[in-house]
Amino acid sequence: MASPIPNDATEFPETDRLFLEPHLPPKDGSSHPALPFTTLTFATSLDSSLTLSPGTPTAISGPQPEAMTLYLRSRHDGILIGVGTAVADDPSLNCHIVGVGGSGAMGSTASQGQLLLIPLPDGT
Ligand SMILES: NC(=O)C1=CN([C@@H]2O[C@H](COP(=O)(O)OP(=O)(O)OC[C@H]3O[C@@H](n4cnc5c(N)ncnc54)[C@H](OP(=O)(O)O)[C@@H]3O)[C@@H](O)[C@H]2O)C=CC1
Ligand SMILES: Nc1nc(O)c(N)c(N[C@@H]2O[C@H](COP(=O)(O)O)[C@@H](O)[C@H]2O)n1
Repeated sequence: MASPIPNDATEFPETDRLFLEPHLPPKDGSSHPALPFTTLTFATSLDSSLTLSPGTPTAISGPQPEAMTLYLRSRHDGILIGVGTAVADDPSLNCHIVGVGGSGAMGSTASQGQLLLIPLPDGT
């Protein structure tokens, strides 16, 4: 019998979600700050590199921070990446956390409708 959990589904445990909660926008949308709630997320090596060389997708972090990155996506309305990242990584920018939503995951489809903003070379 087929598993009810899709192959690409990732776990992000409740304990880790509680740790993050004070740093996230409220789930019920009760806060309406004048400026967008913005979270910066990246992985860096001990010598402060983001990648082995420009344009080379490099896995720096492990499974837990990668799951956190996916979960963060579900708690924001948009994802902003640079044009260099779009070209180098062709990232899926989805959220396949079990019970949260997104690509084949179970539960709500929280990541659907997310906005991808890519600054173009002409500054638009
Ligand atoms: N470890 C991690 O967490 C992550 C690693 N990466 C890696 O990073 C690499 C891509 O990074 P990078 O090449 O920097 O590209 P980015 O994706 O960060 O794009 C750079 C963007 O910043 C703009 N920019 C650069 N300097 C300025 C400035 N002074 N003022 C305003 N805009 C500016 C560029 O515009 P313009 O073209 O006009 O100069 C461009 O749109 C890839 O190899 C990717 O794998 C990416 C994301 C996360
Ligand atoms: N959490 C994390 N750890 C790393 O080691 C990384 N290199 C990144 N990079 C970011 O993840 C994007 C890939 O996203 P998809 O899983 O394809 O949706 C990549 O473009 C970087 O923004 N992140």
